[in-house]
Amino acid sequence: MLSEITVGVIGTGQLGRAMAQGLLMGGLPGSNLWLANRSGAPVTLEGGAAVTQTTDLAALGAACDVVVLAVPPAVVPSLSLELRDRLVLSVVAGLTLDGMRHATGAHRVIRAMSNPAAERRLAYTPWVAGGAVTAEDRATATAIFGAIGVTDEITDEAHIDDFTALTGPVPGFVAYFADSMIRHATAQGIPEEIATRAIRQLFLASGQMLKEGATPAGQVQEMVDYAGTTAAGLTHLRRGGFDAALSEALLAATEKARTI
Ligand SMILES: NC(=O)C1=CN([C@@H]2O[C@H](COP(=O)(O)OP(=O)(O)OC[C@H]3O[C@@H](n4cnc5c(N)ncnc54)[C@H](O)[C@@H]3O)[C@@H](O)[C@H]2O)C=CC1
Ligand SMILES: O=C(O)[C@@H]1CCC=N1
Repeated sequence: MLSEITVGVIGTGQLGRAMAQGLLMGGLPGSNLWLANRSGAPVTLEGGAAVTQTTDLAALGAACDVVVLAVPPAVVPSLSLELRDRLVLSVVAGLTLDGMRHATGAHRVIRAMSNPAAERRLAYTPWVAGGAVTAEDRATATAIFGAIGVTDEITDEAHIDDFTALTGPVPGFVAYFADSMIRHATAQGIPEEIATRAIRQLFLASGQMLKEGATPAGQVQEMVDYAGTTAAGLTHLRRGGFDAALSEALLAATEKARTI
């Protein structure tokens, strides 16, 4: 599937570059990939020798079946794109399906939210399709987003803003939790280098152990039911307003996505 399409990524920064690298690792031939940025600065990608790099957005749009918007939200109005006959995918925070149609002239638009883990093919990319999107377009989007990680089509466009908060940043809020544990450890007198190594390993192991098996809720309950030392802490956490504080933080990020 990927070998049958040509993809153009506009924006080769943190996310665009990561998606491009993940696509190449996931089977998109370099000769089928165009990249555009504002400066013309060359992008170095593993397996990217045959990639076409340009600052000419019109040339990219003419050459590519699928165009991916990966520029900052504020840049979109200045892009002056004419992509009427193209499938356009966007990972731009806050750019709605209507905004995509207005900015690109495209009818076939898919709004998504990915993250830079795409470079390691570990992204989570939910997406919602505009009305003119065909079954073939859905298969194309699934192939593209599936090449860079895990993907789901969703039906409520508003949830893309929620995912912009939840899974857009990586490590994002999880880095905050890890740092909070490191700061706790150092406050007990544990040397920062040791604390950092310990918590890095904890999150590496936790990520692997949360990949499958019991859900996070199930794994928490298992520890509470075990009624050991961890249960004492988790019970305290449950009572202490952590969930509400995190939800408020995520809602703040979601609201920012809706107003950016
Ligand atoms: N960085 C992240 O972790 C995530 C970013 N996003 C979204 O992805 C989009 C891109 O974000 P980043 O990659 O972080 O931005 P960035 O600032 O790292 O890169 C922006 C890229 O856009 C290019 N660009 C700017 N104006 C342009 C123009 N007129 N024509 C062509 N290229 C132009 C720049 O040259 C640069 O390559 C944003 O909308 C952001 O909300 C979404 C999820 C995660
Ligand atoms: O923080 C941001 O604006 C971007 C969008 C989601 C994650 N990073």
